[in-house]
Amino acid sequence: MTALLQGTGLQRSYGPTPALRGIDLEIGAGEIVAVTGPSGCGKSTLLHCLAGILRADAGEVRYRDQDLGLLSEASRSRLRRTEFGVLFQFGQLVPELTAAENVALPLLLAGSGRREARKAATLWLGRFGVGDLADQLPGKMSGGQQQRCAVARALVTEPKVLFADEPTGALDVLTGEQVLTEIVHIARQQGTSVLLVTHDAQVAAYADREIALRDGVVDHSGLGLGIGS
Ligand SMILES: Nc1ncnc2c1ncn2[C@@H]1O[C@H](COP(=O)(O)OP(=O)(O)OP(=O)(O)O)[C@@H](O)[C@H]1O
Repeated sequence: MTALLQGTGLQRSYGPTPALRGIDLEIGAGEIVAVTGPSGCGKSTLLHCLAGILRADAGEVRYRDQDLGLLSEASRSRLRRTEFGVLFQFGQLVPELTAAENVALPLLLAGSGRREARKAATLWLGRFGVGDLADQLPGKMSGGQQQRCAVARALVTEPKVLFADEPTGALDVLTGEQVLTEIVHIARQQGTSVLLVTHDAQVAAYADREIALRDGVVDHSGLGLGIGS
């Protein structure tokens, strides 16, 4: 496997608290990798370092032939806008914007025209079964509907890598399974790699591979079940 994204020797502390103590991890193109482990083991910190949101204190993150640590803040932002999609536990939709405006936002930031962005937003909302909510504000939607909009927003730019941090953690089991199945389906269709952070073994079972952390290091790794593929 040729790695699309590769972290080597990653270390990161918050003041005196070590969160990552030397982690190696790679993700191939189109691969779905779950990062698991108990609360506080460093999962979110690892995701943030790999996505170029946080700088590691030591070690290297490479995306294709680029070393993220050597890029300027502007170049890293551009990379995040064009190549990466990010999805958090609580969708973090902009409350003042409608579903379609939220989903169109990453495209507008990347330079698309309004009409084109709106068209793509409507298409992506439809893919996640919430096309009829295009003009709805997030506050009027259920948690599952909001998260579907957030997934559409994370994928509308057709990123090469989706970073998903507990993407179904705030949803009931059934809705969570539906949303995960939809993410996996679209990721497979588009060849998007997914880094899926979760403490939940049921969620990790959707991945091709699982990497379990403990106290900031890799505890063990193995094949996932690839459910939904
Ligand atoms: N902003 C921060 N300031 C100080 N310490 C932090 C900060 N963020 C994380 N930590 C600490 O770093 C360690 C790793 O945290 P991290 O959030 O990466 O773990 P996690 O496995 O994602 O946890 P959870 O499953 O609870 O979200 C923990 O000890 C945590 O308390």
